Amino acid sequence: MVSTYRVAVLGARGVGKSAIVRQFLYNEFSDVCVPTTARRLYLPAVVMNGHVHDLQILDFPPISAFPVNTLQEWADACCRGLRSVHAYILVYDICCFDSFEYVKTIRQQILETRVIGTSETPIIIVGNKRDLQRGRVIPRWNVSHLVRKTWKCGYVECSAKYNWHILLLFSELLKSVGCARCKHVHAALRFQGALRRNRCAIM
Ligand SMILES: Nc1nc2c(ncn2[C@@H]2O[C@H](COP(=O)(O)OP(=O)(O)OP(=O)(O)O)[C@@H](O)[C@H]2O)c(=O)[nH]1
Repeated sequence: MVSTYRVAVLGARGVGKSAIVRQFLYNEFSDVCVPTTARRLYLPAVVMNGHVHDLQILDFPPISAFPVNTLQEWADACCRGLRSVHAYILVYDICCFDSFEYVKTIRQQILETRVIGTSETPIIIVGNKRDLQRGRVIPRWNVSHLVRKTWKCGYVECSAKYNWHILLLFSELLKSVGCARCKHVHAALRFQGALRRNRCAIM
């Protein structure tokens, strides 16, 4: 059985949202900064532990606020489909304090405005640009503790530039959106292995 998961990638300007998605899908990275101006939809199919999942990855430009209702969601082209996804990936740049504040605000707005009955929609917080670790502005432990213990969200640090923990991020994502078959402890490693041996198709 093929399951379809819709995922929104949100974050402040230039934190590496598109770079993460492109590294995951195409194994490519560019140092050139091309600002995202419109919502982009990617439709990969991934195989994890022998099961096919259709992903709909929505890469959003920075939004000023999470839409408070369906009317607002559909009135603003940039926000379309935002309230009905199965999971949120909120990205910040570990070297930019404001980008973490942005994630805080958006997470709060998601909680306050989300559709009734979707209270379990997982949120994964992602600290990108881990390769620039020396410029980190908030200690990793503080963020991780806040996110995991207080917010009860997943937390992954990655580097889109060096493809570090990108697979882990999407593996965590699939697990958190309820893929019961992917709950093995070493799911991330299996996923990576599947990719290496060309047993994972990304289209
Ligand atoms: N050093 C480093 N640079 C990165 C990393 N990820 C992205 N970048 C750079 O950060 C800049 C912005 O990356 P994008 O992927 O365009 O960021 P974005 O969040 O999609 O940007 P907008 O959609 O325009 O807000 C680019 O110059 C990337 O090369 C990373 O992991 N490490």
